[in-house]
Amino acid sequence: MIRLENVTFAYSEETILEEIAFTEEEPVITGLWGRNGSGKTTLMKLLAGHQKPTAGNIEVFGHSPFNNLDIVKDICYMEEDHPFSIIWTVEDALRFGRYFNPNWHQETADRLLKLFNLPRNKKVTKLSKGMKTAVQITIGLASHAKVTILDEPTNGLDAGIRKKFYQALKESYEENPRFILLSSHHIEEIQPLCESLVVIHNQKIFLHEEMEIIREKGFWLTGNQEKVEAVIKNERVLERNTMGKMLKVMMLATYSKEWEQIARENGLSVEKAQVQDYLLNLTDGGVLDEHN
Ligand SMILES: Nc1ncnc2c1ncn2[C@@H]1O[C@H](COP(=O)(O)OP(=O)(O)OP(=O)(O)O)[C@@H](O)[C@H]1O
Repeated sequence: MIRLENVTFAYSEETILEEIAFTEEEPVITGLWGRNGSGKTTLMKLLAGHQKPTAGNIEVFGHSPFNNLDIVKDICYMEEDHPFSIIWTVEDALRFGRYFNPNWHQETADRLLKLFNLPRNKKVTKLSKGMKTAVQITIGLASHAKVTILDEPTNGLDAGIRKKFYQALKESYEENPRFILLSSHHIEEIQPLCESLVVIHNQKIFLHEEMEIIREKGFWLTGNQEKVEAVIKNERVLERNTMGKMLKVMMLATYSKEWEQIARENGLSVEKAQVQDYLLNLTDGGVLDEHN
């Protein structure tokens, strides 16, 4: 379905992505996470055929998507701040979606317009930031495109609308399984929806793993400093916080029954770390080197 081999992308002197490799053969919802400026949007643009790699191969259904209308019709890429025409109403924007996406599903579009309370006749440029994002989500999900790419689809959405979006995304995927790639800084909220996660860091794919596995990684151990130090002697630690005689550490290891038992035997508390905190520590240069 999607194949990237040794893909490098550079702007004149600056290399943004270097020798990226990544394959998805089956329909899946994949989250894309990385620090600001790590290259998430660049990767999405390459996949959508909006940019040409400096080196390497990108294949979508066996063909390069760049300047390839035959392939691009199966890709719906909704940018973070999609450049809708200033004269378009919401209805016009949907018409644009219908025109460019041969698998367009009008029922989904109508359902989402109602769900997000979007006024059909209002100009898109006159909508609030969150409402504009909701228009982008509506087009992205109603496209039923075999490859659906949503850049920061939660941008500007309040908590209530975000919840509605997560539900709509789940329903849309169940109705029509396909490759959906979504980037978000709200990894904690999108992680229940994602079956896999790609993390970009230092121009590379730092991690590409099933979400189920990532969720179990990283946990906090807290308790008497000496006891904690003894237990973590040969372990890799991602973060340390000292509070008087207490020490709280985030472990790199996978949360397990064995660790629960070790904690119990040493009078320590053990608690799963949030995916967001785990990833932040993992991509925080030097933390691992400094303490291990
Ligand atoms: N047109 C451009 N010319 C030169 N450099 C660019 C251009 N567009 C993006 N970049 C640079 O490419 C890098 C990656 O940008 P990109 O937008 O892909 O990151 P991102 O991970 O999506 O960031 P964010 O999370 O902040 O949205 C950044 O350093 C950015 O400054």
